[in-house]
Amino acid sequence: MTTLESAAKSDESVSGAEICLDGVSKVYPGQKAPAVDNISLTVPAGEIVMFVGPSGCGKTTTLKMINRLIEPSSGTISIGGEDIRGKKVDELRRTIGYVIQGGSLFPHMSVAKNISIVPKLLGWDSSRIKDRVDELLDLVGLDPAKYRSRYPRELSGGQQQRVGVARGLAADPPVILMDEPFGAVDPITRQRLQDEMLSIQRELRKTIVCVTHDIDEAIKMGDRVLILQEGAHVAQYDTPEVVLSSPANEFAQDFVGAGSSLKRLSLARIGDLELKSATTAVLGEDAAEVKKRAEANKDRSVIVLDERKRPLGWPWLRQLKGSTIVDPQQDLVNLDSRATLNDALDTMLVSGHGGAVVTGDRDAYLGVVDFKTVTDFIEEMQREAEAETSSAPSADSDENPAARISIAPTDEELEKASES
Ligand SMILES: Nc1ncnc2c1ncn2[C@@H]1O[C@H](COP(=O)(O)OP(=O)(O)OP(=O)(O)O)[C@@H](O)[C@H]1O
Repeated sequence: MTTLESAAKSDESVSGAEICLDGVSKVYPGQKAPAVDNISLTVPAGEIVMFVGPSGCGKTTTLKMINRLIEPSSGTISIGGEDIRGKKVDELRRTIGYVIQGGSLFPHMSVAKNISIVPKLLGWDSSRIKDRVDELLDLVGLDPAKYRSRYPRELSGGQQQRVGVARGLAADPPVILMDEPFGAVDPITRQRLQDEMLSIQRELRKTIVCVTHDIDEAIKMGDRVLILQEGAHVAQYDTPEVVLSSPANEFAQDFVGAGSSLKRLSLARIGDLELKSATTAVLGEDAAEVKKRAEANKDRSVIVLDERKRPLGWPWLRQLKGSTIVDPQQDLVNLDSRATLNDALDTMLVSGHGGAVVTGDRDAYLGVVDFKTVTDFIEEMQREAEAETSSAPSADSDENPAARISIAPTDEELEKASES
């Protein structure tokens, strides 16, 4: 076992390795000013560190020096205590997953082939590769039977990105580098991908370094946030809580920007709230029994789960037509328990149920969160924030997220609305 591998195994639950940058600089040929000027940084094993900063500040250059896509002009980078110059570049890259915008899949290769590139290079046998592909597709929320033989052009942007993540994880690398991984998809898909990534990370505990231009994404995803200014000078490197509450300097303050009380919502997770239980039913169950159960619970709707407890839909009781429970074929937007309260508000606004279904590991059903629980929690947070900074003006209606949902509709009203 190499040092890198043993470092990765030292803590049972952490499979990542520490990354250290020591006085690292990069001067591109023909340029006077360094793109990266003497950065020193430690990324702890098993954490997600988000690099943010204005365009051209050196985020991508710093990231690409970690897998030697770009060679530093000076300084040392080590992973798991080993200087990365001690390894052949190809070998190094096989121990580092790399995920970029859009997934960057090879268009002429099937999904399975795209995912198996590194395992093949590592000489895995074909049955091990096949099992790994299926395991990873499952992990990123794609049904292996349906997707393994498809080509990238037959996938949506979000699905391509998921395959890109699966490919980055294929050989179980301790370190994963991500460059604007969710930049090319719509906001709802982006939120889902972020939640999925957080859920995967909860299981795998890799060391993840991720470049983004979006401070909200950085606050949501990062165990730590690195705010860079030109030349990759570190403006602040701290937890999201500290970055929001105590910006280190004017640059960090400007970068975090206005609306930081709204951003604080990104610190609170659905998992911090008390979930409600709802009536659930599994595929194939007797519909009359399910209706009876729902009525006893005073529920007008039921959450249909597949055999692995993953929610498929949330039909009203009157929509249960046959004698058994079938897949309601709804495009149900779930909330991962790591989703932020900000995400929750957005999801609830489109849900039509006055709440949202919350899922945990591997998308398994956990419970339901409703408007009132979220708005009460937000109001409590606002009160606490105002008490902390009693001199600061109270949040105006533009900034008060609770104001986005003024009165929570009743289930009856929602059911009526779903008919029209
Ligand atoms: N191959 C290159 N040759 C010369 N200069 C480069 C090269 N790549 C990047 N640069 C310059 O180095 C600086 C840092 O670029 P880098 O791509 O690392 O920034 P970034 O923070 O990732 O930017 P963005 O957010 O726009 O992607 C910029 O001034 C850029 O123009």
